[in-house]
Amino acid sequence: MSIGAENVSWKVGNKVIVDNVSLTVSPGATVGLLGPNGSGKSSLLRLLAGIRRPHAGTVTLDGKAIRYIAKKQLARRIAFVEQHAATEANMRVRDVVKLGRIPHHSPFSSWSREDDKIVDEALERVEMLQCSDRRWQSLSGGERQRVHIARALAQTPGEILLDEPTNHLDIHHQIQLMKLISELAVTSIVAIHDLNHAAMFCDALIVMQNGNVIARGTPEQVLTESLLWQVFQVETRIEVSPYHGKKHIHFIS
Ligand SMILES: Nc1ncnc2c1ncn2[C@@H]1O[C@H](COP(=O)(O)OP(=O)(O)OP(=O)(O)O)[C@@H](O)[C@H]1O
Repeated sequence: MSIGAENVSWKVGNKVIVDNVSLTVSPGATVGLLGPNGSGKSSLLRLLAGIRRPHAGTVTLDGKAIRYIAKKQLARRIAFVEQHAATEANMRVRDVVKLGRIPHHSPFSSWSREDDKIVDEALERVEMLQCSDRRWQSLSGGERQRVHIARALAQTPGEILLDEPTNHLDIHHQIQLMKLISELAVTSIVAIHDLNHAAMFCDALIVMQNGNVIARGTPEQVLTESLLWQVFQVETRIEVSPYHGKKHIHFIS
């Protein structure tokens, strides 16, 4: 078992933002969360991360309601890379990534070689190891994004939630990151707008509209011309790519 939601709803005032959403995710799977702007993807991710409490329903981890799981224990399991994650101080890159190890330490435990190894590996995986000593303020938007992802990896989570992680990244790093996420032996839920990347790298897709889940399944099942018209009002032609064997979407108008 992994992360799940049972009839989860969240509202602001009278406005229902996440409407009775249930989902189960297979351990180790990469799940793409699709939907138009404002459809509730970020809100759902925050509920799954335990940052927000649902007004109704339950978020579960291995079948246990997360409201009964201690914050620190939750932080050892779930890493969340938010869309506009801010790191205030002008810290060195390596020190930002080291923050990911905090949930694994007590006030009395000391930093170990194993911690150093995990931090190095996390930086290496996002191609930022050579920038370890740079200061946060000197980084570009895309470099900052990659450091945030390294910090999440250093958390050695069982579940990683990413809100539009490829924003700001050039095409090399978009592909490299999606490949990395799909290859991680970690359950991943990724809010993503690039439908072709979703088709290439996700095992399953969940489509949201107005706070509801309106479609779910494999990319082959979910990505159809009629669904994309219904959800995004774009005309598409979809074919199986002769290069990677996954669906490829051509946008017509
Ligand atoms: N704290 C809040 N207060 C008021 N409204 C909110 C709040 N959080 C989210 N909303 C509203 O809920 C709706 C869903 O927002 P959310 O950020 O979850 O959508 P999204 O699918 O992630 O959108 P995007 O693709 O633009 O990132 C939006 O209409 C948003 O304005």
